Amino acid sequence: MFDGLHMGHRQLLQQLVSCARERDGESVVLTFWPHPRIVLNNDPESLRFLTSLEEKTRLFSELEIDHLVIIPFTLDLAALTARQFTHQVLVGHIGMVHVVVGFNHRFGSDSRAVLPDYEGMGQEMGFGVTRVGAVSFCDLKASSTAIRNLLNKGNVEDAARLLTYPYRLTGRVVGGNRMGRTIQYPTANIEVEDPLKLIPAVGVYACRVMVMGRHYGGMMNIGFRPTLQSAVAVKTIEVHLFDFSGDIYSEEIVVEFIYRIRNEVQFAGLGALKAQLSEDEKVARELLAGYE
Ligand SMILES: Cc1cc2nc3c(=O)[nH]c(=O)nc-3n(C[C@H](O)[C@H](O)[C@H](O)COP(=O)(O)O)c2cc1C
Ligand SMILES: Nc1ncnc2c1ncn2[C@@H]1O[C@H](COP(=O)(O)OP(=O)(O)O)[C@@H](O)[C@H]1O
Repeated sequence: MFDGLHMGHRQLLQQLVSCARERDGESVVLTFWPHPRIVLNNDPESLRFLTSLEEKTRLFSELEIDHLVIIPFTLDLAALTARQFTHQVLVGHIGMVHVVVGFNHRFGSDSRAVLPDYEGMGQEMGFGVTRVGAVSFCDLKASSTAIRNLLNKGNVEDAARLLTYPYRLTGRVVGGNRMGRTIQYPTANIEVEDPLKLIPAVGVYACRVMVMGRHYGGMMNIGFRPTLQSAVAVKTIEVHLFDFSGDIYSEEIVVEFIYRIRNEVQFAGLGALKAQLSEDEKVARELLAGYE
């Protein structure tokens, strides 16, 4: 489904581009939207994704793919077998002459039972097949599930290695309880646009921030702010930008996770929190200065 467009996907796509060039053809990537697991109601509560449709489209636009085809995933489509889908959609509509598939690729209503026999179908329907193997990096397996697991543990560094870029969140800056400024650490509260977007583990991170067309270093807290002892603990995502002052309420903001700094903790009071934030700032600035 190309969620995240990670290292493994990229290897497959490179293979696709060179296959298309060798044949003087055009490269076509197929993906479905919404994610089949949503349409098939397969564990919707825990479903979170690395990329929104918009992010996925942007990432593809940076590659040398000729066409990105986003097929609306419906129950009717889900009812097709791998063979029917290949015949009707891939060969019939798209005119596929060669397919590049991942090592574990399955699709079709019969996907649980059999791995699609591309080679057999290819001989019969007249297309070639290239299979691409699994990709690993420093003992990490490049898969969307592995990356989701890393982010759920707060390991944004390894997630970025597998993704080939830092994980990011996009949202709007919304108002908070205006406490940050009283301790000289104003923090932009972020409302994430896509409700299905995966939010990394609770904790403090050094990040890069894009807002109003400019880039900043920053430090972010994802958590429940136990020091404030609010009556209702709501998870907030907030970022303090370095070397910035001004009003960014309701602006679009993009945050890239570069390093995890520490866990969220409950401090004795605002004085102790402020002292810790000053420590975090030092650490984050140092880490970001050495980045890239
Ligand atoms: C880098 C960073 C780290 C933070 N760490 C903690 C923490 O460990 N514990 C905590 O209770 N709050 C933490 N906070 C949240 C602050 O409590 C919060 O920013 C402050 O209360 C301001 O809230 P406001 O933006 O709603 O005014 C952190 C905030 C930032 C930006
Ligand atoms: N360096 C900065 N980092 C983040 N926000 C800043 C900064 N300087 C000014 N701001 C502004 O201050 C707001 C955050 O201040 P804060 O007192 O924490 O209020 P709130 O509780 O409404 O988030 C941000 O939404 C932004 O508009």
